[in-house]
Amino acid sequence: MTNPTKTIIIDDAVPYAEAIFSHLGKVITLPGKAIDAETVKNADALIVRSRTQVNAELLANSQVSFVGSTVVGLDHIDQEFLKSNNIHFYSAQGCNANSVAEYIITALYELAETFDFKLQDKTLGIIGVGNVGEKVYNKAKQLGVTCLLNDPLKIDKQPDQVNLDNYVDLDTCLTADIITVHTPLTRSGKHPSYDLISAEKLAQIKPQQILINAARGGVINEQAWINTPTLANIIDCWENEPNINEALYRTAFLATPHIAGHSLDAKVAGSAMVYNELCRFWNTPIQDKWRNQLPPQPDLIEITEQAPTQTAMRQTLNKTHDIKTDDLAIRSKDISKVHNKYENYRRNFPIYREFSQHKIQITSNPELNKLLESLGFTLIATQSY
Ligand SMILES: NC(=O)c1ccc[n+]([C@@H]2O[C@H](COP(=O)([O-])OP(=O)(O)OC[C@H]3O[C@@H](n4cnc5c(N)ncnc54)[C@H](O)[C@@H]3O)[C@@H](O)[C@H]2O)c1
Ligand SMILES: O=C(O)[C@H](O)[C@H](O)COP(=O)(O)O
Repeated sequence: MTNPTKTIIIDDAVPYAEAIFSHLGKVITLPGKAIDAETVKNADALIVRSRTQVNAELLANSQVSFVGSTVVGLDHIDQEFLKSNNIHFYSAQGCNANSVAEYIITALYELAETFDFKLQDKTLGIIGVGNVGEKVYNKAKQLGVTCLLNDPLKIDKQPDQVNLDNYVDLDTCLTADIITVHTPLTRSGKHPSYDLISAEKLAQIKPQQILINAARGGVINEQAWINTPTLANIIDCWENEPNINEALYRTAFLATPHIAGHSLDAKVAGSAMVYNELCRFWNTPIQDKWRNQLPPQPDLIEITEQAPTQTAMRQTLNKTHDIKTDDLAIRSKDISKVHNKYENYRRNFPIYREFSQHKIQITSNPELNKLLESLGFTLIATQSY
């Protein structure tokens, strides 16, 4: 039953918001960008994704005492303001790491098949080895890709948990065949990530290298990136979203609208983590009846084609979610149309499930079976094998 004394304002891109939160109070859902000082004035809790700037301007005149973010980026949250105003803050760290890692792995197969190379012959440089970077590393390692890792902050913070043999300095990491950034966007501290891959660093990049940014716009210097010849660029996170840079967009091998972390499983995990924290904060028992509303597991994937392993891997991953459709969904010759489609597509993003939610019929190719299992798919025997 709804608790009429509490009001919770929730970004309408939070799936199952009403089903999950309504027993805690009156739920009002609004587009993230439409949540403003007026709408939160009388609210008790505010639950955002990445599109609401959470700061003094938004909350100075409100009674909000709990802010939850169902995503992991923190660059839109003024945490100092929240702390100094005794507003409890929680963010769902790690909720979408697997989703982003699967996007990167899918992209690697797309690259390998398009540019005709074997993934096992390439090095992958991973800059930022937190929840996402660590998952990218573990999956890439399973697939036989050699990885170079860079994360000076992690080494400073947890020296005993880092196997230094795997870690290199930034310049060495930038020599990898494929470079992917997974840092937060930070502008202060000992290792700020803003402009980390600066014009100077981009000058070291050779035309046969590949650059990926699914972290935040601004980690790679876009003005210099435009003039940096590469084999391919994959960009999911941009400066000035949704008004993304036209030249960079036109030349990208894959240009997606900040959706790498948008699997249903990641979104639900983010919502559930924030919900659990709000229950704890309000000292209310957790309910999980809302989980009955989640869609069933996807249908069994059957692989009938007899393709070489790498080709079969690409085909199979694309059967779970083809990231080229996320590129095509916003493509247009008219950049203003791209800008218009950008937010609309991500706010109404098609539902897809992570690899671990899929069952695949065991194939006659043991190498393929092993690789699929290492990515979390469940392989099941059927009568034909
Ligand atoms: N495209 C998407 O949909 C999507 C989804 C999830 C996260 N993200 C972005 O990716 C970032 C990383 O996510 P996460 O969950 O792994 O966060 P995390 O905090 O778990 O990991 C970030 C890692 O980056 C490291 N780091 C910070 N500054 C660095 C620097 N200057 N050089 C090298 N390493 C540095 C940190 O030490 C940490 O280990 C998020 O902050 C968010 O901005 C994007
Ligand atoms: O910060 C994050 O967790 C991700 O960038 C996430 O995908 C952002 O999701 P959004 O709020 O933009 O839907």
